[in-house]
Amino acid sequence: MRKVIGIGETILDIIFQNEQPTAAVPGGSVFNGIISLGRMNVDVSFISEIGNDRVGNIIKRFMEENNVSTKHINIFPDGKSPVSLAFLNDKNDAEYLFYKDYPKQRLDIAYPSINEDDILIFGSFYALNPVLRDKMIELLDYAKERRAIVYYDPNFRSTHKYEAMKLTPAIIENLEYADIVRGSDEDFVNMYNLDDVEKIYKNKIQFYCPNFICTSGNNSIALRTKGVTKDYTVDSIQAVSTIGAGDNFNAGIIYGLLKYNISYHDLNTLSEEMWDKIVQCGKDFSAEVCKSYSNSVSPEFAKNYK
Ligand SMILES: OC[C@H]1O[C@](O)(CO)[C@@H](O)[C@@H]1O
Repeated sequence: MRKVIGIGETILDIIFQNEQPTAAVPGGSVFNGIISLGRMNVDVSFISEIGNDRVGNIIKRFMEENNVSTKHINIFPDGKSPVSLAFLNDKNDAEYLFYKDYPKQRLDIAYPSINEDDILIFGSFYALNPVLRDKMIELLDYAKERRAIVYYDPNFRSTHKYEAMKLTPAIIENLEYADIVRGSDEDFVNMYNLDDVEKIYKNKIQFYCPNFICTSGNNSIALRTKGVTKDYTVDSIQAVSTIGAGDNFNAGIIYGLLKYNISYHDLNTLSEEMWDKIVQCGKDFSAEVCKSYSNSVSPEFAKNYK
């Protein structure tokens, strides 16, 4: 059975509405998608780290309850599990405050095995952080050597905008490793000060990675590949919280690749019709997650999704 391997941070999101906490849910960009895939009964492995504390225990239990193994989670003795305060605005989009206290020694774990056609997903600042860079490269090299499909979501938040230049070499390296890049319009404004999809694809992505998807909230989705140039519309929905929308778009795309048996070798010659079906999965997962405070698709959705 094909496997999906994720690497990224785990964090407890405390969600605020009108300045009052309304929910606390385990989160993290790659984490949110991996939980959804676990609920869909995909064979998933997640590489991450948590503290030996109450928050860490909540996250660990949550993973176990959702078919995500904790075998590759480093439980660090010093420091604390990360927490975020996510303040929802009137559109139910979040503004974050992060609280992090990591130890010096990071990701002290063995990696899972990776086989041909498995899918590795990575992204966010976690994929750029100089402290974790050697570990990240080790995993990416291994995934490439094994011919896994590598999926990269830069998820570049405005808090890192000031260091975009400094991070450029690592971003480029990540793009080179990637077989699919999916980012939001905000990511590319924060990284490159660009908001034109054509320019982003032609000047910043295409040379390194042929398959590109750019989402822009509830506006359109742009797909650019060697053979397909297409823009998709997004149905507007009444969102309870948009937290995890992009993360679950990724999960949907990955689910689509598995559902339609797309192998590493098929990826660069997919037809427009096949991309339509895969993008539809991304849209479905993303819309579902906006319907509640949960950061992942619901178990009911997972049970009924065809
Ligand atoms: O950037 C990290 C934050 O982003 C999210 O993954 C949502 O996309 C949250 O769960 C997490 O707190």
